[in-house]
Amino acid sequence: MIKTHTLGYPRIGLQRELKFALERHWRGEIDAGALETVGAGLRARHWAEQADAGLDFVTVGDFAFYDHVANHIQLFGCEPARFGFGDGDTALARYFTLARGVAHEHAHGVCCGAAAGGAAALEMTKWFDTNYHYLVPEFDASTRFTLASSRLLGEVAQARSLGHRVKVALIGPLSFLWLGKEKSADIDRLDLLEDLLTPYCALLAQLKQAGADWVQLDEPILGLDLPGAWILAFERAYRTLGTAPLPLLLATYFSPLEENLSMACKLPVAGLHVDAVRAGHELQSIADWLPGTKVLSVGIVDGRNIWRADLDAALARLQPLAARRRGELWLAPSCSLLHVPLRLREDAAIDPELRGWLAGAREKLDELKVLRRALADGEGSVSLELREARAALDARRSSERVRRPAVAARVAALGPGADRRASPYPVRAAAQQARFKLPPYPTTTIGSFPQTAQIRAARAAFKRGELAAADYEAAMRREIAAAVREQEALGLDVLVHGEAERNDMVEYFGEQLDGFAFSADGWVQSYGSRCVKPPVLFGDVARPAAMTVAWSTHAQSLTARPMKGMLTGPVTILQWSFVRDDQPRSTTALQIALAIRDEAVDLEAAGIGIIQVDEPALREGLPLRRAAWPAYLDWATRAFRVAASGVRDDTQLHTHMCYAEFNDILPQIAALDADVITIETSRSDMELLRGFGAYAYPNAIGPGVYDIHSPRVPSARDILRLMHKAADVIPARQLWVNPDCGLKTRGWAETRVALANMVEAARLLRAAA
Ligand SMILES: CN1c2c(nc(N)[nH]c2=O)NC[C@@H]1CNc1ccc(C(=O)N[C@@H](CCC(=O)N[C@@H](CCC(=O)N[C@@H](CCC(=O)O)C(=O)O)C(=O)O)C(=O)O)cc1
Ligand SMILES: N[C@@H](CCS)C(=O)O
Ligand SMILES: [Zn+2]
Repeated sequence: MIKTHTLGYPRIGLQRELKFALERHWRGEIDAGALETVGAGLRARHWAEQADAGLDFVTVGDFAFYDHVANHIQLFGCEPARFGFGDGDTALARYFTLARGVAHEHAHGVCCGAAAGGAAALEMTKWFDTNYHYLVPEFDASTRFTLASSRLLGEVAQARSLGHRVKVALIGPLSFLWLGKEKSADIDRLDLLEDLLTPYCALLAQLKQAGADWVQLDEPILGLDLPGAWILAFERAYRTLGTAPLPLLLATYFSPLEENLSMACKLPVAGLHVDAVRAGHELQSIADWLPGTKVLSVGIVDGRNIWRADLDAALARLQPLAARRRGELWLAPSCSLLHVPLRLREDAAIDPELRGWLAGAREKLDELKVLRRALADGEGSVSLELREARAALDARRSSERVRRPAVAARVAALGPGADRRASPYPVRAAAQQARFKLPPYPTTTIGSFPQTAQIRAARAAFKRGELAAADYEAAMRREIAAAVREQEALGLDVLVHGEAERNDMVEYFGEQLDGFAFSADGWVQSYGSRCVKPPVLFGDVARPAAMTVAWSTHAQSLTARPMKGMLTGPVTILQWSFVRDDQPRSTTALQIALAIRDEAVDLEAAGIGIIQVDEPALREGLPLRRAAWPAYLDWATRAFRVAASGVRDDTQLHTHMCYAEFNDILPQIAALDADVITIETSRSDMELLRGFGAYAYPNAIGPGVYDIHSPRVPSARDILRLMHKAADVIPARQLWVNPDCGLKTRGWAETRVALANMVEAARLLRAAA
């Protein structure tokens, strides 16, 4: 028997309905009831789409008002005590407090716990190697788990009342613990497992009663290099969970199972889902190891990319499995469809030829439908659909839009010196100091200033054709001029133009480079209400014209201080786009690198002496298995250096990284050989910097002293304290003073005060030097 299902579905809505409802709720414009109505409407619509596509179950439990990991924190009653919630706080209000923190004022400005009337939000970090950010559960010695939320049961009831058969998706207990963080040194979160299993078992019983047919337990950590104790714990946990009164599907994705393969096959669950896109080479062994009575769910359609599936190739892999398995064979996307846009085939911004090559979430469900019919009733039953898919694939393969021989030739001709600056760092640093004469502890920002409603509205009007190009450009030039005036008034040393003209640091470049297409509605949730629209990188990359030079030179013309040019690096553009699957990522990265290199050289020729090449996604791109790290780091760091090495010695090249722990790749970061690196460090209270100190990081470094994710304004004293901690591990002459990241999500009022405090802190540091 062949069945189809999905591990999860996008929740933000085609028009980002969830985003707009959330932001209205947070502004106090709609109440909780109205927000719940929007949520229920989206769920109903998304289940209806799954039912229309003929899936055997709809998936319940993938919806979240902010983040699905945060849902589990409430579900299992482990909201950290530091939030000090009282009986009067509703579950939804508590949920948003966990996600967004409580802003609070202190005379001394130092962040503290709930007792003082506020608390910092839960930390946010990347969901495996995706650009989705989850809220990190916190565990300490007082952590206890109870079944504490009825939201999930309510959603099951909603789906049942709409007539759907239900499969509930939950994060499995081991992945939930793994993804969390120990807040005190005296605990090991694995010791919490037994306690956590009690509410899981209670929940499974209640889900059965509520009418769920299946429960999918996501254990993506089975694709990581796990410590032995965690591997052993799987057997313990699933022996308990396996007694549940309804069937369990253990879901793995993103990475091969390798040493965990036979264990995963033997666990006492009713079925196993595997990622046949990233771990297709394991399918055969899994089919061998998985008892014939169990369900094998094959993640055959790519849940991480947007290319129309090669249905012939999929059938060639599925047919032998279908022929030999006695148990049910389920077909699914490789992972949750959270990571792809809802629909692409009708997107008005993408030209019709290209659209036919793509598949968003809804279109992927249709691919499953065709595959199922082909397996169950023979290929003849879907010959038209198979022919169409084949034609689209052929068109893509043979399209002249995909290949540009000159680009490939330029990549092939890159010599060994292409990724090296002319002189070593000390020589460059001296030339740059002679040119810029910056004071000790130079101050700068990371690039973006607040993307105000006014800026967004002007761009929206321009895109709708209601604002002429010249008027839009004039408006952005005024925004840049205002940002320059603000920075001069604050007394910053190295200025930025503020990125007003950019919708997004990746999409903006994609829009201007050949080889990329961009959608109108291809939104993907990044965190909470924030979305990104990853461009589609379909062909060889070329830069038809300069992309940033006019904006940067305009900004430089308004000030005598150095204006930092602002570029996004090749690895980040690659990582945050949907990239082609017909050539190695390393080749695509080099093509982008050459385009960025040309832009940097043009900026330099136009008189911009300081250039930043942002690489926040360098760490995120690391493969999930350590064995694959060296190869990735090799090509990724080379791509960065190719982008960054075309400039003269006296041009100061900055890079910036955030959203990650860098200590495990410090040698490779040092090998980037940027003159200055700015990194996010304030939330970790400079702990992240320790590694840089221990490694004797040789070049200049700007540890972030302002947490830009929080509305909290750091005082000069806070910043001084952080800089003193920094100076404990990094020689003062190497240090810069800057925020953690760009300020696009902040407002001007808070930005102004925070930066004034930052400049004051730098003045005090210089005075004491
Ligand atoms: C640094 N980060 C980024 C990541 N990935 C990226 N691709 N880009 C990043 O910058 N990953 C890690 C982090 C994640 N952080 C963020 C932070 C903020 C956002 C964000 O604000 N996203 C915006 C959408 C950005 C965008 O494309 N804006 C467009 C469209 C604006 C818009 O919504 N217009 C409205 C009309 C507005 C009006 O009339 O006032 C409309 O079209 O309806 C633009 O500026 O033109 C968001 O709103 O979610 C994302 C990731
Ligand atoms: N230059 C970008 C970097 C974000 S990671 C910004 O400032 O928003
Ligand atoms: Zn950043």
